Parts: sequence; structure tokens; C-alpha cells
Amino acid sequence: MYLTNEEEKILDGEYGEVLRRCINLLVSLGDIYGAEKLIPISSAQISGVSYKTIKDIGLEFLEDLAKEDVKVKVYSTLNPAGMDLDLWKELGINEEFAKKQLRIIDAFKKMGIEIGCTCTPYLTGNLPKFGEHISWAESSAVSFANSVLGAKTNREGGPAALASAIIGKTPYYGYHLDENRRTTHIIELDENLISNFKYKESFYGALGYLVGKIVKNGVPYFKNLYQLNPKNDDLKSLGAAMAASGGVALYHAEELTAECKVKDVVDDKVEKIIVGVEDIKEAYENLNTTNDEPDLICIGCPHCSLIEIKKIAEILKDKKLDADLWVCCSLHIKAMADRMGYTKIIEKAGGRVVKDTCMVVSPIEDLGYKNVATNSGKAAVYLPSFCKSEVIFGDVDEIIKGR
Ligand SMILES: C[C@@](O)(CCOP(=O)(O)O)CC(=O)O
Ligand code: SF4
Repeated sequence: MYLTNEEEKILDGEYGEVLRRCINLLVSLGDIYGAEKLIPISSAQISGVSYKTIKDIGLEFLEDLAKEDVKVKVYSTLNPAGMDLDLWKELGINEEFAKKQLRIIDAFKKMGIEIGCTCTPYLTGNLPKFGEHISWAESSAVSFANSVLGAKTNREGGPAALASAIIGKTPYYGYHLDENRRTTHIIELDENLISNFKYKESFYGALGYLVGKIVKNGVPYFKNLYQLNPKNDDLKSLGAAMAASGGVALYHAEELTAECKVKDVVDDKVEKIIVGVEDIKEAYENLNTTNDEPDLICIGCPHCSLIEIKKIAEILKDKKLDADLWVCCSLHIKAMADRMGYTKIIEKAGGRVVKDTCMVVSPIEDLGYKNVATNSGKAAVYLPSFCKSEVIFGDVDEIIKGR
């Protein structure tokens, strides 16, 4: 791999051990994937923040990196942590977990990373422009950035995204190269599905689950999805579910996503998959693992937009919930939900607006929750393994029962 003089010096340790370790990681990755060089990035999004997922070994790694007082070179934000950083006691998180989580956050803060723990950084200021190279880790954010925004990133691991943030560069391979951003499968919704479609937000999670399973880590092209008029939140759910059930880091959708509006990305010879009403029905059946009532309802995977929280508040007005409810979002969106009065309505019904964390990376299994209801295809895929939960999957107004 070609390195500039400056990069060679970093690799030789002339600028200290932390920078040497970081560039070494990037060069090793580049060598494995055949990158010709490193390229500058404009932002980073770093995963591996929750103490639940990174444990003591991750905490020690981060504190070690933070020791030398090295700062990130580009705007960098964090993925959700294992708890609400302020209201962890109210959620029932134990003191030892909280202490270690706060040490992790401190280490990131020392490196100059923004401590707004969210998987929807594009809603809170980390918004890459079309064509920009970035190094992002969280798979749903990667999908949104690559697809809806037309930025360019691989699906990075947490340590690689952090190393890129510190060096300000990433190896030039994979989705940074246009030739790897072309379509591998064409997805077409059948006539019957389109003409009988009644809006359900969970539809996009179900569709994403189904397509991810088929295309694995391919690049699907949705031919006529625009006829259903999906909103940004719907595309966010679709991408998240495809990244969870498969490994989709980039998709195109006619009339909807950035790149296919300005470039030819489709090869007519690729496999075509027709999706019908029965396929979607089957996806719902697969995602539901129990008929029992939920003890926790979780909305916000990926983290909610303000519009989604508004909808929940409207559903819950003057109602009392039968189960606990977490509406997960960023600190920024929570502040707006507070100001708009949505948080109050949700709390009055017995729910919570939970920031900085989510149902997957917080230790909900230790809090005693077993049956979790969600409107997210991604959460439905991850909850059984990450949290040992049974899943009830459906639309918000179906899963929030209440009196
Ligand atoms: C499940 C996920 O959304 C969150 C957990 O990841 P991490 O602990 O932040 O690395 C990660 C992903 O899908 O990229
Ligand atoms: S809410 Fe979903 S998308 Fe966001 S970090 Fe948690 S699992 Fe990932």
C-alpha cells in the first residue's frame, strides 16, 4: 500500500504510540482488502460504546488510547451507550455498570469526540455531503449515509472508525470505490402489493428483513418503492433491517436515494426479485417469536426522529400503558420532545423517552424484561441474540395497547 512520507513517519512512531497504533490498524486493514492508499475523511461515527458490548477489555483499550492526549482530526460522534447518561438510576441500571460506562464516555470525550450517543447522527449534526468519504461504524447509519445521502463509507468496526477519526483517513477500498457501488439485485414490489398498500411504518422493517436475507451483503436496487412514497424515517428503518438480517451497507432506490438520481448504477443483467403481499406476511410471522403480551415496548431502533415521537405522543394522549415503554432517541431530539410537550404525554401514560442508549445495547435482560414489542425490523432481528428476548413485531399503534 502506498503511504506518503508523513504517513510513513506516523507508522514509524515519530508522533507517538497512539498514532502509530491507529495508522497500523488502518494499514493492516488496507493490506487485507487490497487498498492502494489512505484517503482523507470528513467525519467519523464510532460504535462500540456500550459497556455491555465492549466490557472491561474495551474500556481498558479506550483508556489506554486516551492517555496520550491525542485528539481526533475530524468531526466524530458516538453510537449509543449502555444507558441514559443522566437518568440511568431511574432505568434500574446498577452502579458498577454505570461507573464503567461513564469511564468509557470520559475516554471518548478526552479524545475530542462529541458525546451525543446516537445511531442517527445525521439528525443531530453529523451530516455528510454527497460523495464525501467518511468512516462510520453503526450499520444503520452506514446504510443511511451511503444510500440516502450518497456519502461513501464501509461498514467499519468500532476500533477502525476510531483509528480513522484519530488519523483523519481511511483505507481506499470497498464502498469508497464507485465500481463497488453498483447494483447486485433488482427488487420490485408486485402490482397487488402496491395497489393495496396501506401505510404501516413497520412495513419497511419487514421488507428490509426480507430483502437483507436474500441479498446478504449485496447492493439492492428498489425499482418501484417510490410509488409507496416512503419518508426519511421509512428509509432509515428499511436500511437498518437490511443491515441486520443481511449485511447491506448500501442500497439504491429509484427516485429516492442520492446516487441513482445522478448516475447509472443498475445493470439490467442482475437477478430480479419480486416481492408480494405473501412474502411480507411471512416476514411478519418470522419476526414475531411469541404471542404473549410484552413487558417492554421499545420504539426507536434506529433512534427516533421528532416526527416519530410526536406520533407516539398522539397515540398515548390520555391513555395508560399496560407495559413499560422506552422511546429511544438522541439527546438532541429528546430536548425537542421535552420542549414540544411530547415527553410529558408519554410519561403521563407510563412510558419514558430514553436518550443515549437503546433496547439492544443496554442490559434490558438484567432489568428483567423478557417479551419485547417493537416496530423495528432491526431490533426484532437483534433482540433474541443481544438480549435473549422474545419479540412482538408490529406497528406502533398495534403494539402500544394501553387503556
Ligand atoms: C447492533 C448495533 O446497532 C449496535 C451495537 O453495536 P456497538 O456495540 O455500538 O458496536 C451495531 C450495528 O448494527 O452496527
Ligand atoms: S437503536 Fe438499533 S440501530 Fe440504534 S444502536 Fe441500537 S440497535 Fe443499533
